[in-house]
Amino acid sequence: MAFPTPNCSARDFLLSVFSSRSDNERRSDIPSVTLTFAQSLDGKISGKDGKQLLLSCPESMLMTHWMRSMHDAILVGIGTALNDNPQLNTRLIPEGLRPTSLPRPVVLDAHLRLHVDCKLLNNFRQGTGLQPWIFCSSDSLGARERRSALIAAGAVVFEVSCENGLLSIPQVLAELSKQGIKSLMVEGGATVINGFLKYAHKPYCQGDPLGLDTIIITTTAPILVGDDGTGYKVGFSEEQRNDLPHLQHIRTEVMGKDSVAAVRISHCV
Ligand SMILES: NC(=O)C1=CN([C@@H]2O[C@H](COP(=O)(O)OP(=O)(O)OC[C@H]3O[C@@H](n4cnc5c(N)ncnc54)[C@H](OP(=O)(O)O)[C@@H]3O)[C@@H](O)[C@H]2O)C=CC1
Ligand SMILES: Nc1nc(O)c(N)c(N[C@@H]2O[C@H](COP(=O)(O)O)[C@@H](O)[C@H]2O)n1
Repeated sequence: MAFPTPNCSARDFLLSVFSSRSDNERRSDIPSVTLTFAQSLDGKISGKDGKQLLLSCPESMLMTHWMRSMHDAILVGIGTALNDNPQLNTRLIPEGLRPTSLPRPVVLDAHLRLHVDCKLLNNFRQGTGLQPWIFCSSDSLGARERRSALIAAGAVVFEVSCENGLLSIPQVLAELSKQGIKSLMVEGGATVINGFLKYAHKPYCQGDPLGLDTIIITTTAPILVGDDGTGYKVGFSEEQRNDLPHLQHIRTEVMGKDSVAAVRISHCV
């Protein structure tokens, strides 16, 4: 009996998870959202002072790259962009199996702090990555020079309003949809995860773009980071805590030493 290779099982896992999205859950005016991150057994996503950690094992990391290949765009916050200097590409998928289309990198960066020599912009200039899209605040008037420098370095800059000091997630999603993005993978970091989880909460759900079609895929590594690591926290108010979103289990798989779980936020359906 032939057993699937790890590549196939990671890909098959994702295909089965995403095929569980029914057509009537898809909206044409905003992308489908997949929220994903890796955490330690004690719920940390990075080390002391945000130090980037390799939590995922090779098998689950490959799964993450397959997941990237199945989305039109990959979004991170500026905290992650500055701290990790990520590439957000699909380089771990063996050539020959790797889809030719690349995901679009998207950064939430209200004050245009992204470095012009970051890997995302370098990859674009070298022809190995798509042009990064940066969302900034429509109030970031003081950032005119940084905007020009980023555009000269290859970025496309979009403006949206801020809500409570952070960029408006509905406006970001609406603009992405306008630009042809149908599926969005949100990779973190802590503040962005908090923002998207909070936004998916029921009180915001009336006409809420996220609540209808959000899948969360978490990798849990059998590693302890310790109390000085960085965790994510949702930050629900006391009232919201009495009425948390319901998570509907889709599928859990062991990949290498890690456990990968997929759930859907189902309170709206
Ligand atoms: N284990 C894992 O899977 C992952 C771990 N990480 C880790 O996470 C850490 C970074 O997390 P963190 O510092 O919280 O930074 P984030 O990457 O979450 O970026 C947060 C910043 O993004 C900007 N932003 C703009 N709009 C929004 C919005 N609506 N919601 C949230 N953020 C918004 C804000 O900065 P501004 O006001 O300037 O716009 C905000 O401070 C790093 O240590 C990294 O290694 C990151 C990704 C995955
Ligand atoms: N899946 C996963 N496992 C980990 O252990 C991680 N640290 C991360 N981090 C995310 O991946 C980004 C780095 O991407 P590149 O390798 O540079 O393409 C990092 O910024 C986090 O978003 N993910």
